[in-house]
Amino acid sequence: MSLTPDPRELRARAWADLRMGVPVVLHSEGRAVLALAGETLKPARLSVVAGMAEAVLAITARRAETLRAVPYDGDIARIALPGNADAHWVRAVADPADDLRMPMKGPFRVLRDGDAVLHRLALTLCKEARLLPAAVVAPVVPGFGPAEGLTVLDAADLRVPMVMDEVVSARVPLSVSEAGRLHVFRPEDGSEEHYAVEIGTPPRDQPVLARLHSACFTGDLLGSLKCDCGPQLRGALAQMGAEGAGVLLYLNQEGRGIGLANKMRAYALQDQGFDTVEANHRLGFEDDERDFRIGAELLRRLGFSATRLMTNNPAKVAMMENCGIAVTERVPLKVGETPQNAGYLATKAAKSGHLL
Ligand SMILES: Nc1nc2c(ncn2[C@@H]2O[C@H](COP(=O)(O)OP(=O)(O)OP(=O)(O)O)[C@@H](O)[C@H]2O)c(=O)[nH]1
Ligand SMILES: [Zn+2]
Repeated sequence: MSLTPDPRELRARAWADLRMGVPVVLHSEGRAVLALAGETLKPARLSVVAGMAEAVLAITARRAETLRAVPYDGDIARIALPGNADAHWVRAVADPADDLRMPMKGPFRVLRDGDAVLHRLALTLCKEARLLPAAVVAPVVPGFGPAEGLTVLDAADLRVPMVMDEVVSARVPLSVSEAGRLHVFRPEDGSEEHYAVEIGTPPRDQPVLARLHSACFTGDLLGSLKCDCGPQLRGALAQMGAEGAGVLLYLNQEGRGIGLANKMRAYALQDQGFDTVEANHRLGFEDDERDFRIGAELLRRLGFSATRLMTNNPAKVAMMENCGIAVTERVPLKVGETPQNAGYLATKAAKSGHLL
């Protein structure tokens, strides 16, 4: 094995670079760009990039819609950096926190010509790094990067499937069942771990009672009244304990995959009057940025091919089926309604297809 990092490892390295405010170099078919995350942009680096020809701020079409900028590239928009653009300007375009106080940041000059493949990749990397999806992107000559110590990624190398390994499992007696076992899975790129809580020893040749739970620091740990996650987590474990068998997958996809910082940005927007879906869109995200293939992969790794899935979300059922895990029954999980989360649950039913 070569000592050089492979594309998957380079990608994980790029997330860390972007989070630190360090640029990464992206390649595709003989072209190369430098990309910096808008959220972590340092003024000194911006002044270098702003002087480069064709430097743009790439944002998603969702964010562009709020800013009334036309996304000529379909799912993204490339906004030319104005001559006087500073880190505040970039931040204000990227972050909707002040949209209501300072509504119009345009007029924006949105690029129509040229190719947006690498700009799109820069935004994907920002999302994967749990940053706001906005990136300053400027063309560089191919070959630029290594001498400057920058991480260089080739778009063609990045279509590699995620591989996860079980690191360890150990017995953890729980209040719902003394026969609890926690399995820890780690992606090979060293990114966030995901957990499986196994209750009892469910037979591998029968559908297992399972819950795909996405991390919710505020609901699971703090007892937030804004969502139903904590009661759902405890309710699912209680039912598995009562049946004597089940698997709860705890996926570290906080905030429907946008990360805790962005979820708190969404909460701040909700306090301005936007609902949970609108808040995600204003930030530049889709309603739901989770990758449920991870859940299917974990179940498979544990030896299951069929499940009775505890959820009110038909998208989770469809995703499991698409990933080759049969869902023989959808087990509703309706617990934890509060006056504070009634609007949130109603929005999920109206806009995200959740069953009431
Ligand atoms: N972006 C965002 N995420 C939220 C908000 N409220 C809760 N969440 C996250 O939403 C996720 C809830 O996930 P789940 O309960 O597993 O999934 P679900 O789609 O509601 O489907 P169910 O299986 O029916 O519960 C967690 O990751 C929470 O952190 C919000 O207002 N904005
Ligand atoms: Zn929650």
